[in-house]
Amino acid sequence: MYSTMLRERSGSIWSLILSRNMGGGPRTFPGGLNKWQWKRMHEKKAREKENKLLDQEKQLYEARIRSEIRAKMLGGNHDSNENTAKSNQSHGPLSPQEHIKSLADRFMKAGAEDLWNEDDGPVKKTNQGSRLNRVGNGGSRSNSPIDVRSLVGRRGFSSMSHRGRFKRNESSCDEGEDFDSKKFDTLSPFSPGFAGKKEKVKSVSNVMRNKGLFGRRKFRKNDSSTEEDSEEEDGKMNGWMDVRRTGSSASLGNHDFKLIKRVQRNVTDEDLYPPLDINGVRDDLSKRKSVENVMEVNGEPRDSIYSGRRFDESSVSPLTLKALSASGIVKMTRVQDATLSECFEAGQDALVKAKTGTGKSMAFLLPAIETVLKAMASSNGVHRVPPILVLILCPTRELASQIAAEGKALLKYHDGIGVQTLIGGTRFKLDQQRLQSDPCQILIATPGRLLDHIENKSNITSRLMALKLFVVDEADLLLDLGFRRDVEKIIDCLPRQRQSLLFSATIPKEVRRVSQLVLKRDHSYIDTIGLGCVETHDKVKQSCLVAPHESHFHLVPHLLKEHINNTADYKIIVFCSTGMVTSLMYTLLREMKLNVREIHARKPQLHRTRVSDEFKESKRLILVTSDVSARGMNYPDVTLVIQVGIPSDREQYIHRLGRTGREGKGGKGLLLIAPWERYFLDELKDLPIEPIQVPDLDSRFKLEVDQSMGKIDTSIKEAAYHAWLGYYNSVRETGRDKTTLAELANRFCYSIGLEKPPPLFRKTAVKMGLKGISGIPIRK
Ligand SMILES: Nc1ncnc2c1ncn2[C@@H]1O[C@H](COP(=O)(O)OP(=O)(O)OP(=O)(O)O)[C@@H](O)[C@H]1O
Repeated sequence: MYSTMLRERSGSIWSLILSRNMGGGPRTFPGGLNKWQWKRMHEKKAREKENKLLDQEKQLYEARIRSEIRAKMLGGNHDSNENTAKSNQSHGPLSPQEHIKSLADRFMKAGAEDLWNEDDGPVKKTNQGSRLNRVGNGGSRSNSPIDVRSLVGRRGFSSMSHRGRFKRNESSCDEGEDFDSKKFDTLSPFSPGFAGKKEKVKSVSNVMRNKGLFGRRKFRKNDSSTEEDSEEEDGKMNGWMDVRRTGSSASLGNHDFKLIKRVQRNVTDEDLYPPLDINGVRDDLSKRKSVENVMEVNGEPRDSIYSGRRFDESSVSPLTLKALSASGIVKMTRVQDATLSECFEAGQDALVKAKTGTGKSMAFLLPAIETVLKAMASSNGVHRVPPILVLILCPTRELASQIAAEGKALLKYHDGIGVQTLIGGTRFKLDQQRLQSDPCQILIATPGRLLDHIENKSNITSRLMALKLFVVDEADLLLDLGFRRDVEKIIDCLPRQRQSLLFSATIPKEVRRVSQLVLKRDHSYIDTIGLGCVETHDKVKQSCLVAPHESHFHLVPHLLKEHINNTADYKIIVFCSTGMVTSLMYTLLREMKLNVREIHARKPQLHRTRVSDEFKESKRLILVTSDVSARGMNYPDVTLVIQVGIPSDREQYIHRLGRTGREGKGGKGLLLIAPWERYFLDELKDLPIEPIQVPDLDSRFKLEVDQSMGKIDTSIKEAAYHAWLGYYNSVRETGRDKTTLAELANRFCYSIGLEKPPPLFRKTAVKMGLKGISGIPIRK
């Protein structure tokens, strides 16, 4: 009896610990670890796992290339059954295709999915120069690595994220391939769907093991050596030796392809596998992929943002459907289809990745509304102030307002469901009054302001206790160091029994790891972009212009005028690195009589909202802005995005560029950088960016720019210089050599018409590590 009680008691303690583990921020973890020790332990485990998987990946990759070369050399055709049979004969028990498939099956392990795109492996070695160079040289596709999925079928590959391995080759975007069965690319290593897949993989492995296919050990001389090494067998004589070539360690024991060959000792891999054949194989494969790319899936072209399913085929409530059709929205985009099935119908936590402008906001707003309806239907209490059932966090004020507006439009025909925003730049007291007088079930907030409310003990904390759904939009940014603390504090105030969804167009590996702070362990990972596909839109033409920094203030007006002359309904966004540089660029363009507006963090909120709304509605307008407009902002029909100077990282480049080419439309993007910023192009080498020539500017135009620059107040220029210095000081590559940074800053200073660099406050210089650096004057 006592032992039963004890068991029950310990069981309930464990379930308490586990249930606390599900959400964010439990205070006690198994083993008496605190939250941070627990987190660090998991991060360490993840690193170890990643290294192991990378190793396996490398081996698999090399084995794959070897198989393809063999098949090619023997004239094999992967597709034809006839030839498969033929190659079976010549290769022993497995054809190259089956071989690769088996390798891939074995490689389908939980957590392996985002490791497929690292820059390594034999294909990389044969690539000469970066993607940019290749494009410049005619952009031959023959250098594109091969998409293994097209060889091995689809099991589990679709949701793997990518960071460069399967580089630019949109033709490999076969995300819709398995739409017949599932209609979207989703794979959680822990989800029931994946379990099924894993079962399948497992059962294949078991069959093989039963057949003795995995009896690798007895064929190996040394267990610790990897199978990809050539194993030297006995029989060395007179400079000749028997070389037994086996597959990778991810291969199939003695049924893996093995070739016992008598070769001269100094024969290299290259002699055995001439590079010419690799190119031939690649050519064949890329031709096949470009044919696959135009195929239709569910009546939608493969590169379409739509899934082919309609909203009325889903479980969206009739009143929401009415609002959707009133806005002319009938078909689901892929991310909406995926999210509705996986997150609303199945109630899973999820990390969702989809390209910019493909309707992510609606993808979380629809489940949000359905969650509220469901909770309201099941609740019998009448609340004077209703609990907050859905909390949506996003990084900027404009984005919060935009999401709120979209939510309100979807709730047009629903009674009694309210949406509110809590954003900075408004009066705190007014927020409190608004929350009381106009209660809501859906709250959209920026982290800082929400935290102010939580810490100021307004009744928001108690209202959040009934939360059902927590959404983080632009999750990679909000889980990045700058915001993470605030987000963690907010999570600590949320009930652990809730559903959480994270959304972004870019999800780097680090974010996948820290996503565990918010998501349950058995969350889904939904990636509608797909392995090997670029994160930017095919219809957006990207180019890069490398020109001395001194010429940037001349080039921007020139590029704008050129675009305006060629585009009747132009709508342009110019991104600058900081608010003060934005202000200088805006003032210059205004002086040059261009139709221009500015938004940055230094502007009052009222101005920001007014300009943002105006730009949404307008055509023939230029918006000069800092990164406050980089994420999530939906300005329809932007025709050109210019990024002046390097963005903070690759993700920011993609989000800024994503302001054009929305809803499947076309657009243009141009990155303008100085020669010393070229290193950044390495981060974008898998994107289809074309280098363009520096245009010749006539002297009259230059004079016009100089005269306009001359009219600008010195204080604006000085502020821009300081901000520029601060920004590049914070960029790792430029910030570490302070002397060079000071020189570059001085060049920038002269290019904007300042005679000498304005002095820094001593305190600022010390903080920035610039005190005592020559060329950096300090204020007396
Ligand atoms: N199913 C749909 N059919 C037609 N238009 C849609 C659909 N879903 C969303 N849209 C429209 O697409 C536009 C872009 O949507 P949204 O801003 O949600 O994109 P996003 O994926 O969140 O972009 P970002 O990554 O930049 O945040 C909006 O104007 C939205 O109204």
